[in-house]
Amino acid sequence: MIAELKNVSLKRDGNWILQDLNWQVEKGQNWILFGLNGSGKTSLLNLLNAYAFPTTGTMSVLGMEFGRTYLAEKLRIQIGYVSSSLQQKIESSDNAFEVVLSGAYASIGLYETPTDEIRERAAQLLYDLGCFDYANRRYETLSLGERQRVLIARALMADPPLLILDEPANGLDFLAREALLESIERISNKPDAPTIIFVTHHIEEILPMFDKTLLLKEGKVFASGDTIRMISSDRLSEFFGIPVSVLWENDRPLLSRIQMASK
Ligand SMILES: Nc1ncnc2c1ncn2[C@@H]1O[C@H](COP(=O)(O)OP(=O)(O)OP(=O)(O)O)[C@@H](O)[C@H]1O
Repeated sequence: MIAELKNVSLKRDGNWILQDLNWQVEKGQNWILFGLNGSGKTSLLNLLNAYAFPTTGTMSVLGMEFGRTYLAEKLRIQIGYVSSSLQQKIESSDNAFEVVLSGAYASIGLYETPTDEIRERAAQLLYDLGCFDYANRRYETLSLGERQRVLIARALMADPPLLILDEPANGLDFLAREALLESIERISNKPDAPTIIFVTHHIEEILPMFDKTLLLKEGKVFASGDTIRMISSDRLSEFFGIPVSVLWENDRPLLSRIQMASK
């Protein structure tokens, strides 16, 4: 089991931000975490990363039960996490190769001399993520899409069993988004692939590899299960509260709003 949440709730400043969440993430599954702005996605990720603890309920991540042991540091080393806040913390004068290498030490800059084995792994990951051609370029000179792929390679350096991608395609144009998604698909096809949780509020980013989806609404699990059942016209019309249509084409969903006929 990768993660298990049982009746988990989270209270902040007197408000319930997450309520009664039940969620099981099993090894071999890849999940979409889908929710609108303010639905509690970031708060849920903070729980998974042990940056916050449930106010009520029980949870375990990678076999570590929250509350039993002080697990935060031990847990975070085993989770690859790519978010926009990480994006801002990277030393911009480091080149792409150095940024990836730093992932082996869970550090932001590079303070240790990497072994040949670590250098080889970094080079392989740059290749897998399609970043090899700009390995020597300074991070600050890379486009947003190139940066995201470098950060994913960095997150994979420690060989994490769980990779969390928090809205990785935000701000990317169509081609950059597709290049990023293709890289993610390539990682997932490897024999030692981590379980991936991909957070998004864009239906179009859902790749066939994401077999499971959790729909989060107003801090509660609206529904969760097989992606094909979650991302359907009926389910999403109910979720959004307006009539929408989902069209699956080439194993990818497209969302549009159904215009009501005017009288
Ligand atoms: N420390 C806090 N105190 C009070 N309210 C909070 C706190 N942190 C988050 N919230 C509220 O909880 C709700 C969920 O926030 P969260 O950031 O988890 O949502 P999100 O789904 O990640 O949103 P977005 O997609 O916009 O980033 C929001 O209404 C937010 O204002």
